[in-house]
Amino acid sequence: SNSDVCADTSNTNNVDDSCHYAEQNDDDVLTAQLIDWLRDNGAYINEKLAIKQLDPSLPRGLYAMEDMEAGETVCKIPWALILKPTAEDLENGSVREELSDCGTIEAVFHAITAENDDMTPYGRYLLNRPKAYTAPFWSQSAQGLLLDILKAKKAQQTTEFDELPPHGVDELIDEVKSECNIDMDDEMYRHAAMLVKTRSDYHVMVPFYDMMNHHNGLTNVAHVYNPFYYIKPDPIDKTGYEIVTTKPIKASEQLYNSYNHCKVCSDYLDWFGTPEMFAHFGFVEPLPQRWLFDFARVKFDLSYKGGNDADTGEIVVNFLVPPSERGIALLQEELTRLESFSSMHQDMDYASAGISSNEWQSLWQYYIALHDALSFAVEQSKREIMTEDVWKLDDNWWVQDGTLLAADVDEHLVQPTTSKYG
Ligand SMILES: C[S@@+](CC[C@H](N)C(=O)[O-])C[C@H]1O[C@@H](n2cnc3c(N)ncnc32)[C@H](O)[C@@H]1O
Repeated sequence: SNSDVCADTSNTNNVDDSCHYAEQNDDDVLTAQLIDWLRDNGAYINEKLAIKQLDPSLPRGLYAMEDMEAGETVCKIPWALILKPTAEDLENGSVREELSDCGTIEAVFHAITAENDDMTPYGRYLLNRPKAYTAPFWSQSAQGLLLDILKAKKAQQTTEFDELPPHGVDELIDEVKSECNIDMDDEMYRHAAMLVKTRSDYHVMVPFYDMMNHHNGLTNVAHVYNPFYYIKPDPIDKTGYEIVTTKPIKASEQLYNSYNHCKVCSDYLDWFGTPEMFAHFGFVEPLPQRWLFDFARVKFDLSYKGGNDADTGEIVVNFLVPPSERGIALLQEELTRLESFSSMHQDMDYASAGISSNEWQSLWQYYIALHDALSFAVEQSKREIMTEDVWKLDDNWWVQDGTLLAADVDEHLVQPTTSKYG
Protein backbone atom coordinates (compact mmCIF):
# COMPACT_ATOMS: atom_id res chain seq x y z
CA SER A 1 0.00 0.00 0.00
CA ASN A 2 1.01 3.66 -0.23
CA SER A 3 1.79 3.96 3.45
CA ASP A 4 4.23 1.04 3.27
CA VAL A 5 6.18 2.76 0.53
CA CYS A 6 6.17 6.02 2.46
CA ALA A 7 7.32 4.37 5.66
CA ASP A 8 10.17 2.74 3.74
CA THR A 9 11.36 5.87 2.03
CA SER A 10 11.16 8.40 4.83
CA ASN A 11 12.48 8.27 8.35
CA THR A 12 12.22 11.95 9.19
CA ASN A 13 10.08 13.42 11.95
CA ASN A 14 7.88 14.86 9.34
CA VAL A 15 6.70 11.53 8.02
CA ASP A 16 3.31 12.72 6.92
CA ASP A 17 4.48 15.68 4.90
CA SER A 18 7.40 14.02 3.15
CA CYS A 19 5.24 10.99 2.57
CA HIS A 20 2.57 13.10 0.97
CA TYR A 21 5.18 14.87 -1.12
CA ALA A 22 6.69 11.61 -2.34
CA GLU A 23 3.29 10.19 -3.20
CA GLN A 24 2.35 13.21 -5.21
CA ASN A 25 5.60 13.90 -6.95
CA ASP A 26 7.97 11.06 -7.24
CA ASP A 27 7.39 9.18 -10.46
CA ASP A 28 9.77 6.44 -9.31
CA VAL A 29 7.50 5.79 -6.34
CA LEU A 30 4.43 5.92 -8.54
CA THR A 31 5.81 3.40 -11.03
CA ALA A 32 7.02 1.09 -8.22
CA GLN A 33 3.50 1.18 -6.77
CA LEU A 34 2.08 0.57 -10.24
CA ILE A 35 4.15 -2.58 -10.74
CA ASP A 36 3.32 -3.94 -7.25
CA TRP A 37 -0.36 -3.33 -7.85
CA LEU A 38 -0.26 -5.01 -11.27
CA ARG A 39 1.50 -8.10 -9.90
CA ASP A 40 -0.84 -8.25 -6.88
CA ASN A 41 -3.75 -8.29 -9.29
CA GLY A 42 -2.60 -11.08 -11.56
CA ALA A 43 -0.38 -9.35 -14.12
CA TYR A 44 2.87 -10.92 -15.25
CA ILE A 45 5.74 -8.43 -15.51
CA ASN A 46 9.11 -9.86 -16.53
CA GLU A 47 11.50 -9.68 -13.54
CA LYS A 48 14.35 -8.44 -15.75
CA LEU A 49 12.61 -5.15 -16.47
CA ALA A 50 12.59 -1.76 -14.77
CA ILE A 51 10.87 1.55 -15.46
CA LYS A 52 13.42 4.35 -15.32
CA GLN A 53 14.21 7.87 -16.33
CA LEU A 54 17.96 7.94 -16.95
CA ASP A 55 18.22 11.69 -17.36
CA PRO A 56 15.78 14.61 -17.10
CA SER A 57 16.20 15.25 -20.83
CA LEU A 58 15.07 11.71 -21.68
CA PRO A 59 11.56 10.30 -21.42
CA ARG A 60 10.87 7.74 -18.69
CA GLY A 61 10.82 4.30 -20.30
CA LEU A 62 11.24 0.55 -19.95
CA TYR A 63 14.74 -0.95 -19.63
CA ALA A 64 16.25 -4.44 -19.46
CA MET A 65 18.29 -4.92 -16.27
CA GLU A 66 19.62 -8.30 -17.47
CA ASP A 67 20.14 -9.81 -20.91
CA MET A 68 16.90 -10.98 -22.49
CA GLU A 69 16.27 -13.43 -25.29
CA ALA A 70 14.03 -13.03 -28.30
CA GLY A 71 10.53 -14.32 -27.57
CA GLU A 72 10.48 -13.62 -23.83
CA THR A 73 7.21 -12.35 -22.42
CA VAL A 74 7.56 -8.68 -21.47
CA CYS A 75 4.19 -8.46 -19.73
CA LYS A 76 0.77 -9.99 -19.67
CA ILE A 77 -1.90 -7.64 -18.39
CA PRO A 78 -5.30 -9.03 -17.35
CA TRP A 79 -8.31 -7.56 -19.13
CA ALA A 80 -9.72 -6.34 -15.79
CA LEU A 81 -6.77 -3.95 -15.27
CA ILE A 82 -7.10 -2.36 -18.70
CA LEU A 83 -9.02 0.91 -19.05
CA LYS A 84 -11.51 0.52 -21.88
CA PRO A 85 -15.01 1.37 -23.10
CA THR A 86 -17.95 -0.29 -21.32
CA ALA A 87 -18.83 -3.89 -22.16
CA GLU A 88 -21.90 -2.56 -23.91
CA ASP A 89 -19.87 -0.23 -26.13
CA LEU A 90 -17.46 -3.03 -26.89
CA GLU A 91 -20.35 -5.35 -27.82
CA ASN A 92 -21.30 -2.88 -30.50
CA GLY A 93 -18.02 -3.24 -32.27
CA SER A 94 -15.89 -6.34 -32.27
CA VAL A 95 -13.51 -4.96 -34.86
CA ARG A 96 -11.51 -1.79 -34.84
CA GLU A 97 -13.45 0.06 -37.51
CA GLU A 98 -16.49 0.10 -35.27
CA LEU A 99 -14.71 1.09 -32.07
CA SER A 100 -13.96 4.59 -30.92
CA ASP A 101 -11.90 5.78 -27.97
CA CYS A 102 -14.73 7.89 -26.46
CA GLY A 103 -15.47 5.23 -23.84
CA THR A 104 -11.76 4.97 -23.09
CA ILE A 105 -11.62 8.72 -22.38
CA GLU A 106 -14.54 8.26 -19.95
CA ALA A 107 -12.75 5.34 -18.25
CA VAL A 108 -9.54 7.36 -17.89
CA PHE A 109 -11.48 10.35 -16.58
CA HIS A 110 -12.95 8.15 -13.82
CA ALA A 111 -9.54 6.63 -13.04
CA ILE A 112 -7.90 10.04 -12.55
CA THR A 113 -10.76 11.64 -10.63
CA ALA A 114 -11.46 8.75 -8.23
CA GLU A 115 -11.52 9.56 -4.50
CA ASN A 116 -8.22 8.91 -2.71
CA ASP A 117 -8.93 5.37 -1.53
CA ASP A 118 -10.49 4.34 -4.80
CA MET A 119 -7.74 5.71 -6.98
CA THR A 120 -5.54 2.92 -8.37
CA PRO A 121 -1.78 3.37 -8.81
CA TYR A 122 -2.44 3.48 -12.55
CA GLY A 123 -4.90 6.33 -12.08
CA ARG A 124 -2.37 8.12 -9.89
CA TYR A 125 0.46 7.73 -12.43
CA LEU A 126 -1.79 9.02 -15.23
CA LEU A 127 -3.00 11.94 -13.13
CA ASN A 128 0.61 12.91 -12.52
CA ARG A 129 1.63 13.10 -16.21
CA PRO A 130 2.38 16.58 -17.53
CA LYS A 131 -0.72 18.33 -18.80
CA ALA A 132 -1.44 19.62 -22.29
CA TYR A 133 1.93 18.85 -23.86
CA THR A 134 0.75 17.89 -27.35
CA ALA A 135 0.00 20.62 -29.91
CA PRO A 136 -3.80 20.11 -30.06
CA PHE A 137 -3.89 20.86 -26.29
CA TRP A 138 -1.53 23.84 -26.32
CA SER A 139 -2.63 27.39 -25.50
CA GLN A 140 -4.14 29.40 -28.35
CA SER A 141 -1.03 31.55 -28.69
CA ALA A 142 1.29 28.54 -28.95
CA GLN A 143 -0.99 26.90 -31.49
CA GLY A 144 -1.09 30.18 -33.39
CA LEU A 145 2.71 30.25 -33.64
CA LEU A 146 2.76 26.64 -34.84
CA LEU A 147 0.13 27.42 -37.48
CA ASP A 148 2.33 30.34 -38.62
CA ILE A 149 5.22 27.92 -39.08
CA LEU A 150 2.97 25.58 -41.02
CA LYS A 151 1.35 28.41 -43.00
CA ALA A 152 -1.88 26.79 -41.88
CA LYS A 153 -3.99 29.83 -41.03
CA LYS A 154 -7.34 28.99 -42.56
CA ALA A 155 -7.85 32.38 -44.22
CA GLN A 156 -4.63 32.07 -46.21
CA GLN A 157 -5.29 28.57 -47.40
CA THR A 158 -6.10 28.00 -51.01
CA THR A 159 -6.37 24.22 -50.99
CA GLU A 160 -6.82 21.75 -48.20
CA PHE A 161 -3.19 20.80 -48.05
CA ASP A 162 -1.54 24.05 -49.06
CA GLU A 163 0.29 23.91 -45.77
CA LEU A 164 3.08 22.02 -44.10
CA PRO A 165 2.25 18.98 -41.97
CA PRO A 166 0.97 18.12 -39.41
CA HIS A 167 -2.58 19.00 -40.45
CA GLY A 168 -5.52 19.76 -38.18
CA VAL A 169 -3.79 20.32 -34.81
CA ASP A 170 -6.36 23.04 -34.12
CA GLU A 171 -9.28 20.73 -34.88
CA LEU A 172 -8.73 17.75 -32.59
CA ILE A 173 -10.39 19.18 -29.49
CA ASP A 174 -13.56 20.02 -31.43
CA GLU A 175 -13.53 16.57 -32.99
CA VAL A 176 -13.42 14.90 -29.58
CA LYS A 177 -16.11 17.26 -28.31
CA SER A 178 -18.53 16.46 -31.11
CA GLU A 179 -17.68 12.79 -31.62
CA CYS A 180 -17.72 11.87 -27.94
CA ASN A 181 -20.01 14.54 -26.53
CA ILE A 182 -17.42 15.18 -23.82
CA ASP A 183 -17.00 18.48 -21.99
CA MET A 184 -13.59 19.51 -23.22
CA ASP A 185 -13.66 22.70 -21.14
CA ASP A 186 -13.30 20.49 -18.07
CA GLU A 187 -9.61 20.31 -17.22
CA MET A 188 -9.77 16.67 -16.18
CA TYR A 189 -11.62 15.58 -19.31
CA ARG A 190 -9.02 17.39 -21.39
CA HIS A 191 -6.24 15.60 -19.53
CA ALA A 192 -8.05 12.27 -19.98
CA ALA A 193 -8.41 12.91 -23.71
CA MET A 194 -4.72 13.79 -24.07
CA LEU A 195 -3.69 10.71 -22.08
CA VAL A 196 -5.74 8.48 -24.37
CA LYS A 197 -4.32 10.13 -27.50
CA THR A 198 -0.73 9.76 -26.26
CA ARG A 199 -0.85 6.37 -24.52
CA SER A 200 -3.70 4.14 -25.72
CA ASP A 201 -3.54 1.26 -28.13
CA TYR A 202 -6.60 2.53 -29.99
CA HIS A 203 -9.46 1.75 -27.58
CA VAL A 204 -7.46 0.16 -24.75
CA MET A 205 -5.26 1.87 -22.14
CA VAL A 206 -2.91 -0.81 -20.94
CA PRO A 207 -0.88 -0.16 -17.78
CA PHE A 208 2.84 -0.99 -18.11
CA TYR A 209 2.53 -1.51 -21.90
CA ASP A 210 2.15 2.27 -22.08
CA MET A 211 5.55 2.79 -20.42
CA MET A 212 7.38 1.92 -23.64
CA ASN A 213 8.78 4.72 -25.74
CA HIS A 214 8.78 4.82 -29.55
CA HIS A 215 11.63 4.18 -31.98
CA ASN A 216 11.04 2.81 -35.47
CA GLY A 217 14.68 1.85 -35.91
CA LEU A 218 15.10 0.03 -32.60
CA THR A 219 11.72 -1.67 -32.10
CA ASN A 220 12.33 -4.87 -30.13
CA VAL A 221 8.85 -5.89 -28.92
CA ALA A 222 5.60 -7.04 -30.52
CA HIS A 223 2.01 -7.80 -29.59
CA VAL A 224 1.06 -11.45 -29.21
CA TYR A 225 -2.64 -10.82 -29.74
CA ASN A 226 -4.18 -8.36 -32.09
CA PRO A 227 -5.60 -5.63 -29.83
CA PHE A 228 -8.12 -4.60 -32.46
CA TYR A 229 -10.03 -7.85 -32.39
CA TYR A 230 -10.94 -8.29 -28.78
CA ILE A 231 -13.53 -10.97 -29.39
CA LYS A 232 -12.09 -12.92 -32.28
CA PRO A 233 -9.93 -14.54 -33.33
CA ASP A 234 -7.95 -14.01 -30.09
CA PRO A 235 -10.06 -13.02 -27.11
CA ILE A 236 -7.70 -10.76 -25.16
CA ASP A 237 -10.43 -10.45 -22.52
CA LYS A 238 -9.61 -14.11 -21.75
CA THR A 239 -5.90 -14.29 -22.52
CA GLY A 240 -4.77 -10.92 -21.22
CA TYR A 241 -2.78 -8.39 -23.21
CA GLU A 242 0.64 -9.85 -23.95
CA ILE A 243 3.81 -8.33 -25.31
CA VAL A 244 6.98 -10.27 -26.22
CA THR A 245 10.53 -9.36 -27.18
CA THR A 246 11.36 -9.86 -30.85
CA LYS A 247 15.15 -9.65 -30.53
CA PRO A 248 17.80 -10.42 -27.93
CA ILE A 249 18.08 -7.34 -25.67
CA LYS A 250 21.22 -6.60 -23.65
CA ALA A 251 21.23 -5.47 -20.04
CA SER A 252 20.73 -1.66 -19.84
CA GLU A 253 19.13 -1.41 -23.29
CA GLN A 254 15.73 0.18 -23.68
CA LEU A 255 12.64 -1.67 -24.88
CA TYR A 256 11.10 0.20 -27.78
CA ASN A 257 7.68 -0.04 -29.30
CA SER A 258 6.56 1.38 -32.63
CA TYR A 259 3.61 3.74 -32.27
CA ASN A 260 2.71 3.57 -35.96
CA HIS A 261 3.69 0.12 -37.23
CA CYS A 262 1.91 -2.63 -35.33
CA LYS A 263 3.35 -6.02 -36.19
CA VAL A 264 0.30 -8.23 -35.66
CA CYS A 265 -2.28 -5.78 -36.92
CA SER A 266 -1.16 -6.41 -40.51
CA ASP A 267 -1.71 -2.85 -41.57
CA TYR A 268 -0.51 0.63 -40.79
CA LEU A 269 -1.29 4.19 -41.81
CA ASP A 270 1.14 4.90 -44.59
CA TRP A 271 0.84 8.67 -44.25
CA PHE A 272 1.36 8.71 -40.47
CA GLY A 273 4.95 9.92 -40.22
CA THR A 274 7.11 12.23 -38.16
CA PRO A 275 4.83 15.32 -38.33
CA GLU A 276 1.76 13.29 -37.38
CA MET A 277 3.73 11.61 -34.58
CA PHE A 278 4.61 15.08 -33.28
CA ALA A 279 0.98 16.23 -33.32
CA HIS A 280 -0.36 13.04 -31.78
CA PHE A 281 2.30 12.11 -29.22
CA GLY A 282 4.12 15.40 -28.63
CA PHE A 283 7.70 14.51 -29.56
CA VAL A 284 9.95 14.50 -32.60
CA GLU A 285 10.80 10.89 -33.35
CA PRO A 286 14.45 9.98 -33.82
CA LEU A 287 15.59 8.79 -37.26
CA PRO A 288 14.29 6.87 -39.18
CA GLN A 289 11.67 9.47 -39.99
CA ARG A 290 9.01 9.70 -42.67
CA TRP A 291 7.87 12.98 -44.23
CA LEU A 292 5.00 13.53 -46.60
CA PHE A 293 4.48 16.97 -48.15
CA ASP A 294 1.17 16.75 -49.94
CA PHE A 295 1.21 20.24 -51.51
CA ALA A 296 4.55 19.46 -53.17
CA ARG A 297 3.86 15.76 -53.79
CA VAL A 298 7.13 14.82 -52.14
CA LYS A 299 7.45 11.84 -49.83
CA PHE A 300 10.66 10.49 -48.33
CA ASP A 301 12.27 8.65 -45.45
CA LEU A 302 15.29 9.98 -43.56
CA SER A 303 17.61 7.47 -41.93
CA TYR A 304 21.19 6.91 -40.87
CA LYS A 305 23.38 5.21 -43.42
CA GLY A 306 23.87 1.56 -42.54
CA GLY A 307 21.47 1.32 -39.62
CA ASN A 308 20.60 3.34 -36.55
CA ASP A 309 23.99 4.63 -35.60
CA ALA A 310 23.52 8.30 -34.83
CA ASP A 311 27.31 8.55 -34.24
CA THR A 312 28.26 7.89 -37.87
CA GLY A 313 26.25 11.01 -38.59
CA GLU A 314 25.59 10.36 -42.24
CA ILE A 315 21.94 10.87 -43.06
CA VAL A 316 20.35 9.46 -46.19
CA VAL A 317 17.20 10.56 -47.96
CA ASN A 318 15.14 7.88 -49.65
CA PHE A 319 12.50 9.35 -51.95
CA LEU A 320 9.51 7.01 -51.90
CA VAL A 321 8.06 8.69 -54.97
CA PRO A 322 10.41 10.24 -57.59
CA PRO A 323 10.61 13.98 -56.83
CA SER A 324 9.58 16.61 -59.38
CA GLU A 325 11.22 19.96 -60.22
CA ARG A 326 7.96 21.67 -59.34
CA GLY A 327 7.69 19.87 -55.98
CA ILE A 328 11.26 20.65 -54.97
CA ALA A 329 10.80 24.31 -55.93
CA LEU A 330 7.77 24.42 -53.60
CA LEU A 331 9.83 22.92 -50.76
CA GLN A 332 12.60 25.46 -51.39
CA GLU A 333 10.04 28.27 -51.15
CA GLU A 334 8.90 26.91 -47.78
CA LEU A 335 12.50 26.67 -46.57
CA THR A 336 13.05 30.32 -47.35
CA ARG A 337 9.81 31.26 -45.62
CA LEU A 338 10.75 29.20 -42.55
CA GLU A 339 14.12 30.89 -42.31
CA SER A 340 12.55 34.33 -42.31
CA PHE A 341 10.11 33.14 -39.63
CA SER A 342 13.01 32.05 -37.48
CA SER A 343 14.98 35.28 -37.94
CA MET A 344 11.86 37.26 -37.03
CA HIS A 345 11.66 35.33 -33.78
CA GLN A 346 15.32 35.06 -32.90
CA ASP A 347 15.24 37.77 -30.24
CA MET A 348 12.13 36.41 -28.60
CA ASP A 349 11.73 34.03 -25.72
CA TYR A 350 8.72 32.11 -24.46
CA ALA A 351 7.61 34.89 -22.13
CA SER A 352 7.62 37.56 -24.80
CA ALA A 353 5.77 35.14 -27.12
CA GLY A 354 3.18 34.72 -24.36
CA ILE A 355 3.46 30.93 -24.21
CA SER A 356 4.89 28.39 -21.77
CA SER A 357 8.50 27.32 -21.77
CA ASN A 358 7.52 23.75 -22.69
CA GLU A 359 5.40 24.91 -25.60
CA TRP A 360 8.25 27.13 -26.83
CA GLN A 361 10.81 24.32 -26.64
CA SER A 362 8.53 21.82 -28.33
CA LEU A 363 7.67 24.29 -31.09
CA TRP A 364 11.31 24.94 -31.94
CA GLN A 365 12.20 21.29 -31.71
CA TYR A 366 9.63 20.63 -34.42
CA TYR A 367 10.78 23.66 -36.41
CA ILE A 368 14.34 22.29 -36.50
CA ALA A 369 13.19 18.80 -37.52
CA LEU A 370 11.00 20.27 -40.28
CA HIS A 371 13.72 22.60 -41.51
CA ASP A 372 16.29 19.79 -41.51
CA ALA A 373 13.98 17.42 -43.38
CA LEU A 374 13.23 20.03 -46.07
CA SER A 375 16.93 20.90 -46.43
CA PHE A 376 17.97 17.27 -46.77
CA ALA A 377 15.30 16.62 -49.40
CA VAL A 378 16.21 19.71 -51.45
CA GLU A 379 19.93 18.82 -51.27
CA GLN A 380 19.40 15.18 -52.21
CA SER A 381 17.10 16.06 -55.12
CA LYS A 382 20.13 17.52 -56.92
CA ARG A 383 21.46 13.98 -57.20
CA GLU A 384 18.15 12.41 -58.28
CA ILE A 385 16.55 11.95 -61.64
CA MET A 386 13.56 14.28 -61.50
CA THR A 387 10.29 13.65 -63.26
CA GLU A 388 7.00 15.55 -63.30
CA ASP A 389 5.01 12.26 -63.47
CA VAL A 390 3.75 12.58 -59.90
CA TRP A 391 1.54 15.52 -60.99
CA LYS A 392 -0.30 13.25 -63.44
CA LEU A 393 -1.48 10.98 -60.62
CA ASP A 394 -4.65 11.43 -58.58
CA ASP A 395 -4.85 12.38 -54.89
CA ASN A 396 -3.41 9.00 -53.89
CA TRP A 397 -0.11 9.85 -55.59
CA TRP A 398 1.78 8.92 -52.43
CA VAL A 399 0.54 5.36 -51.95
CA GLN A 400 3.58 3.34 -52.84
CA ASP A 401 4.36 0.94 -50.04
CA GLY A 402 1.73 -1.67 -50.65
CA THR A 403 -1.80 -2.16 -51.75
CA LEU A 404 -4.68 -0.05 -50.58
CA LEU A 405 -7.17 -2.11 -48.65
CA ALA A 406 -10.32 -1.67 -50.68
CA ALA A 407 -12.56 -1.20 -47.65
CA ASP A 408 -10.35 1.48 -46.19
CA VAL A 409 -9.59 3.82 -49.02
CA ASP A 410 -10.44 6.88 -46.95
CA GLU A 411 -8.10 5.96 -44.14
CA HIS A 412 -5.35 4.90 -46.56
CA LEU A 413 -4.61 1.74 -44.65
CA VAL A 414 -1.83 -0.10 -46.37
CA GLN A 415 -1.16 -3.80 -46.14
CA PRO A 416 2.58 -4.30 -46.19
CA THR A 417 3.64 -6.38 -49.18
CA THR A 418 7.37 -6.11 -48.54
CA SER A 419 9.48 -7.03 -45.56
CA LYS A 420 10.44 -3.39 -45.13
CA TYR A 421 8.45 -2.99 -41.93
CA GLY A 422 9.33 -6.34 -40.41
C1 LIG B 1 3.04 5.69 -24.21
S1 LIG B 1 3.90 6.98 -23.37
C2 LIG B 1 5.48 6.27 -23.06
C3 LIG B 1 5.91 6.43 -21.61
C4 LIG B 1 6.23 7.84 -21.19
N1 LIG B 1 7.59 8.21 -21.60
C5 LIG B 1 6.09 8.03 -19.68
O1 LIG B 1 7.01 8.58 -19.06
O2 LIG B 1 5.06 7.69 -19.09
C6 LIG B 1 4.08 8.11 -24.73
C7 LIG B 1 4.80 9.41 -24.40
O3 LIG B 1 6.18 9.15 -24.16
C8 LIG B 1 7.01 10.15 -24.76
N2 LIG B 1 7.86 9.49 -25.78
C9 LIG B 1 7.68 8.28 -26.33
N3 LIG B 1 8.68 7.98 -27.19
C10 LIG B 1 9.52 9.03 -27.17
C11 LIG B 1 10.73 9.33 -27.86
N4 LIG B 1 11.27 8.48 -28.73
N5 LIG B 1 11.32 10.52 -27.59
C12 LIG B 1 10.77 11.39 -26.73
N6 LIG B 1 9.63 11.18 -26.07
C13 LIG B 1 9.00 10.01 -26.28
C14 LIG B 1 6.07 11.17 -25.35
O4 LIG B 1 5.87 12.18 -24.40
C15 LIG B 1 4.78 10.40 -25.55
O5 LIG B 1 3.65 11.21 -25.54
